[in-house]
Amino acid sequence: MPSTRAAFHETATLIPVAQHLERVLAAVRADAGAQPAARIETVRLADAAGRVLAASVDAVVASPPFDNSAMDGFAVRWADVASATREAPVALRVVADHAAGSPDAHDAPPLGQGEAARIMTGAPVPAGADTVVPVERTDGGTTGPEHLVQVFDAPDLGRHIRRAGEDLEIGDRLLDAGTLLGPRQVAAAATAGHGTLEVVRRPRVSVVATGSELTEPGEALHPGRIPDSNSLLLASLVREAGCDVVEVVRMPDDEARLLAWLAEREPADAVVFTGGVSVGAYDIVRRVLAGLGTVDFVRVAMQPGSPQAFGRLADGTPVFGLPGNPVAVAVSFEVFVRPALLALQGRRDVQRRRVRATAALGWDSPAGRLQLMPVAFVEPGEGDGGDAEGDAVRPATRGGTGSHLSGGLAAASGFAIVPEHVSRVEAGDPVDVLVTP
Ligand SMILES: Nc1nc2c(c(=O)[nH]1)N[C@H]1C(S)=C(S)[C@@H](COP(=O)(O)OP(=O)(O)OC[C@H]3O[C@@H](n4cnc5c(N)ncnc54)[C@H](O)[C@@H]3O)O[C@H]1N2
Ligand code: MOO
Repeated sequence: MPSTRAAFHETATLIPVAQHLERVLAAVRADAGAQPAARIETVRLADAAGRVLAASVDAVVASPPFDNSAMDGFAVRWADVASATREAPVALRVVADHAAGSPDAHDAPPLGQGEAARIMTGAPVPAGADTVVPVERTDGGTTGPEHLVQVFDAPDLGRHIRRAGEDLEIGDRLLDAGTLLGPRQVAAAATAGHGTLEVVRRPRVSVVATGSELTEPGEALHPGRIPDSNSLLLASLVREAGCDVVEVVRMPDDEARLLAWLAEREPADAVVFTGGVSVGAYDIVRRVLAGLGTVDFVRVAMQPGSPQAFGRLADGTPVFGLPGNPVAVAVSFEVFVRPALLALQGRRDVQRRRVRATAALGWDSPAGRLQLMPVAFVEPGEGDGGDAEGDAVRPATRGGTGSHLSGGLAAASGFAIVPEHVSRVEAGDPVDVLVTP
C-alpha cells in the first residue's frame, strides 16, 4: 500500500493568489516573447474573428475613400439653390446620374452654374458640387429631353456629403497588437483596406484527467466510479480561451501510465492536469511531477482550489496541476490557467470582466482565503435581496461552498469574489463578480 508519510512533511503556508498568478504569468510571458516569428500566422479576414492580433493594424485606405453622398437626391452647387422655397422653387438642369459603384463621377466635368447631378447614397460627389439635396426636397426630377429638377428647400452648405477620411485617414492606427478580434474589428480592418491579418498561432494545449474512479460520461457507473466531467470542462474552457486542444486523456491513478504518457505525448504549448495533486496515497500527478524537480506544489490562499501545481515538464512545456474537485477546477482555470493562456497569446488584458452586484442570499467564506463562489444572477424580486439596487446574485450550488458540487455549476454565470478578510457575506452586501460565459 503506498505511503502517505510524505504528506506530513507538507508546509502549511498559504501563498496569496496574486503571488501564484504572478509567477505563472511571468513564466508564460517569457515563452510568449521567445521565437516571435514561429508564433505568428497570416489569416484571411473571414477566418480572423476569435484570433489575437500579432501586430498592430493601420489604415491603408481612407474611410470613406472618397467624398460621397449620404442621401439619395441631387448633387448641387449650394449658391444656386440657397434661395429655394416651395413657393419659389429653383430649377436646375440634371446633367448626370451617379449610382453607388459607378466610376462616372470621378471623371465627369465639374458641375456648372445651374446644373445638378442625380446621385444615390454612397456614390462619389462630382467635382463642383458642394451640397446634396435629398430627393424629398425636390420634385424628383423630370425625364424627357429637358432633364430638370425643381428644388423646394436648400439644406445647409455642405450637407449630406460624407468626406473622404472623416472616419479613418491613411496611416491611422486602427487596432493594437494583442487585441482579440471580433466581428466589429474584422469589419473595421476590411474598411481600412486589409484582406488578411497577422495573428498569433493558437497555443496547443493537452488536458489530462487522472483518477481510477473516472468513467466515460454516459456510461454505466460501477461501484465507486463517477463520470469524468473535468476533462470536458477543461477542454471547452481551453478552446474558449482561443487555444487548440491537442489531446484529452483520461487515465487511472497509475504512475506507469502517467510516465508512459509523458514519454510519448503530443507536443504542446501547455499541459493541464486535473486530480492527483493533493496529499492522498494515490495522488500520482504529485508523485511523478514533483519528481521532475521543475514543478512546484503549493497551497494557495483560495477557496476552492487551494492545492495547485505549476512548473515545467522536462522539455520546458509549462504544466498546471489543478485539484480534482470540479468546482475547484473551474475556479483554478479562471484564476490561473485562463489568464496564462491569454498571456501566451500576447493578450494584454487577461482578466474576465468584473461587475459589482448585490448578494441576494448570505453565505459563509473561509477567513484568510480569497473565495470564488459560483453564482447565478437572480431576477428582480427573487431571493431576499430583491429590493437591492443593480444585479443580484445567489450561490449557484445548492449546498453552498462545497467544491464537489459540480451539478450546481450549470446554473452559474460567474464567480463572486469574496476577499480574504470576509468570513460571511450577508444578504444585501455588495460583491464583485467575475462574469463568465
Ligand atoms: N488530507 C487532505 N485531503 C485533502 C486535502 C488536504 O488538504 N488534505 N485537500 C482537499 C482539497 S481542498 C482538494 S481540492 C482535493 C484535491 O485533491 P486532488 O487534486 O488530489 O484530487 P483527487 O483526489 O484526485 O480528486 C478530488 C475529488 O475530485 C473528483 N474528481 C477528480 N477528477 C475528476 C474528474 N475528472 N471529473 C469529476 N470529478 C473528479 C474525485 O473523485 C474526488 O472526489 O483534495 C482534498 N483532500
Ligand atoms: O481546494 Mo479544494 O479545491 O477546496 O476543494
